[in-house]
Amino acid sequence: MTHMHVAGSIHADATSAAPVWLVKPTDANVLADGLWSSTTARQEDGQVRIGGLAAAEILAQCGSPVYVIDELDFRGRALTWASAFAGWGVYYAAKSFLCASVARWVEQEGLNLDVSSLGELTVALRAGFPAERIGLHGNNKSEEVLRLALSSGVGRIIVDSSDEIGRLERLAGELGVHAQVLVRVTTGVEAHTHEYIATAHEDQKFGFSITGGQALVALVRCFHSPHIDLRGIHSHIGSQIFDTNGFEVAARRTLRLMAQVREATGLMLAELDLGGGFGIAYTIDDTPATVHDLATNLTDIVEHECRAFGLERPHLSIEPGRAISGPAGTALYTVGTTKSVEVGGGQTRRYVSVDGGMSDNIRPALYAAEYSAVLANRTSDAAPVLSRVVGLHCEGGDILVRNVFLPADVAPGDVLAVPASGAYSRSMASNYNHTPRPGVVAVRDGRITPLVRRETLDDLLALDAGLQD
Ligand SMILES: Cc1ncc(COP(=O)(O)O)c(C=O)c1O
Ligand SMILES: N[C@@H](CCCC[NH3+])C(=O)O
Repeated sequence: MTHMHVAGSIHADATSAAPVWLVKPTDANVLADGLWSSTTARQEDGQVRIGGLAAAEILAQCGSPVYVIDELDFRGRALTWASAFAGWGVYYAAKSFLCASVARWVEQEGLNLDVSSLGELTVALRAGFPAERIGLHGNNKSEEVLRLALSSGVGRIIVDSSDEIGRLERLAGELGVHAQVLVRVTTGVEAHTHEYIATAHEDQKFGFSITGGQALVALVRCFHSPHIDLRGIHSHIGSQIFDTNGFEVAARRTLRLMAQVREATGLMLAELDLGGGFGIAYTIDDTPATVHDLATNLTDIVEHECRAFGLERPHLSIEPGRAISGPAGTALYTVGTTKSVEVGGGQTRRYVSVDGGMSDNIRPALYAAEYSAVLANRTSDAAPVLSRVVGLHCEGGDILVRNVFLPADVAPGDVLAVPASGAYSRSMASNYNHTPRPGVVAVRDGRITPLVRRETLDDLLALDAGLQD
């Protein structure tokens, strides 16, 4: 196993005191550098504006809570990734957040799309995303999604098991098409992130093991299949990763495997996909590399390993999701109640309850992920106090922001803004406690465009068979 350092945003312990990295700000009204989407700023009237609109105004128009995507920021980030990785295939990971408009932005900015379910593939195709620029993932793809992918001409299917290879051969044979395939491999890189978002150690569900020999067997099988065009190898080591050591090890092991495939079959595989997982800043403790540094590092790493194995450089691709959608999104909530709780050692913690919670952002509960927040509808001269932003659900772990200094006078009716909320929050939302999921809107140049409609209680009641007469 190779160990690597991963981002500070995932913290397992939930001690009562503030973590060391969280310094009490002299002015809690300031928006910290690096956390907010590019058009977000606090204006002279004290309001936080995104895309030219005050947070309170967005809530007044769209209802609370709401997820706000800064369109120019999203598009700008997509373009930055495409240009920094020019010559690579850049696949936006739809699982981080997808709707038809986002699929169109991604298409317009020149990126490809990574989907991992029938639902994501359907949204992409209905939005008019070119099928040949889509990659399909999944460790348990149904016949239905494979059929749809094959019949619509999806550019590549990343196979994950021998059952799937058999299924794909049969379906491609029936449909009279050739499946374009990458084989997902497990490189044995142990990412030190939360267990649930590390995906390249051996003991998890994704991919074929290189160490165990299954990866080479799967590649040779695909090479010999009359219905499969074997294009290359795919590796994804995990998520919210801040340094390139893990990618270096993954590149070395996948390129060594390419050399073995060439030895076994005579074929030099055309493509290597290094997956996604590039970390972003959720709090001031997080310091991600720039996209340009990442591109330079990854290119150098692959070129170095290719020279070592005497291989031509394959076509390279990556699948950033969070790094594009995450910083572009801000969650806006309205405060409902506050209370101060003694936490020992003479310290108190202010609990600030808002009108959302673990149903719209499960990440703090699932991964102990850290976020930050500010008071967004006004400035305050009140002293900053250690606060915890919690939701409205019936769970003690229903925490949105574990530790943050907010002004002591935050009160019911105030608006809180949580930055870096565009990825894996609304896309992983649930209806726990029969809570309708928030809407998602895009803001740009003072205009609001709905992206995903807010759910209503009627939407939920419509599913209850016992309430339909
Ligand atoms: C195969 C694959 N590609 C890309 C991603 C995108 O990851 P991230 O949003 O962390 O960049 C994921 C999710 O972790 C993934 O499983
Ligand atoms: N959902 C995870 C990332 C892993 C998802 C993709 N394999 C997160 O919120 O960080």
